[in-house]
Amino acid sequence: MADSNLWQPAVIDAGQAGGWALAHCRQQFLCDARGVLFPRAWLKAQLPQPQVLAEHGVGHFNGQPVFVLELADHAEALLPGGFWKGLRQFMHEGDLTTFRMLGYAAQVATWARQHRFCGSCGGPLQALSSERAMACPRCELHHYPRLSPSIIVLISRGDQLLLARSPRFAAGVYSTLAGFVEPGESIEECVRREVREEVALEVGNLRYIASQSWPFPHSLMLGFHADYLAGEIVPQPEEIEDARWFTPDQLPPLPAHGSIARYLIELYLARRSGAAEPVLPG
Ligand SMILES: NC(=O)c1ccc[n+]([C@@H]2O[C@H](COP(=O)([O-])OP(=O)(O)OC[C@H]3O[C@@H](n4cnc5c(N)ncnc54)[C@H](O)[C@@H]3O)[C@@H](O)[C@H]2O)c1
Ligand SMILES: [Mg+2]
Ligand SMILES: [Zn+2]
Repeated sequence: MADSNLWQPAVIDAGQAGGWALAHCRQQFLCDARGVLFPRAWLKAQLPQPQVLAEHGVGHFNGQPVFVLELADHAEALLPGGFWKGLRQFMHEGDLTTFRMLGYAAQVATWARQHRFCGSCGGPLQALSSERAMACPRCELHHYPRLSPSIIVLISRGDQLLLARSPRFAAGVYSTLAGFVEPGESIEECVRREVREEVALEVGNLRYIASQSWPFPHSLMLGFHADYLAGEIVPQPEEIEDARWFTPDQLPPLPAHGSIARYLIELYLARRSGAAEPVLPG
């Protein structure tokens, strides 16, 4: 369980002195033997100025302010004994408080990297201290952190579960279907469209189950269960390598613990067998 008192997100003015710093670049964090949090003034003194593309206060860890520095590249020589570690690895290691802090910092830092200039007028942006936004002094547009709502759905037919493989998955792993919500559609419409596109099936009786922040790089997963209605599986070329009906006693390797994909599958199995329900971390 994450200790929610240990990490609290907050908007903190980067003009404020002191605190801890995280150094992020493309979903990786700089570490040394002491860990991932560095004394901020010390870390900034180690880094050549052009390395730091942006700096944002992201919250409090154990009561102390934490800032994230978005670095230009992955140079290891930046720090004596320094090395880079991926956000996914922090997730797999299972320290939930650290993962929540780093997931949030990674989303802010990625957004900061991609919002240094106004997408409307091209002028340089400035961070607001009152809320998490980059403001354009020239055209007055405010740019907020980017979130991409995505559906994820477990489909069942009697005793069977539909699971599919994307070519991006680890060898052998099958998972629930997922996809990004498009402009103009409800999340229920998105579920039906994604299922049609990825496996050419019709589903109904949609039940919303749970949601999960998925900071790879900025998804918000909205989890559903749906019943099979009609059709034969036709995997979408390029996106879906294979899709099949599985019975609970013959399941393939499943997605990582902690993912909502894994949770949807385990919740369904637990409810069918009357076993204790799993807990979705977060
Ligand atoms: N937490 C979990 O358990 C879990 C499991 C599966 C997928 N996911 C996440 O769900 C998200 C969507 O899943 P998917 O990859 O199958 O999506 P998808 O089926 O919509 O297909 C991916 C394609 O969508 C396009 N795309 C990329 N970013 C987009 C965006 N922000 N908005 C619209 N289209 C975009 C690209 O062409 C990409 O190849 C991804 O972020 C994925 O990592 C999370
Ligand atoms: Mg998909
Ligand atoms: Zn502008």
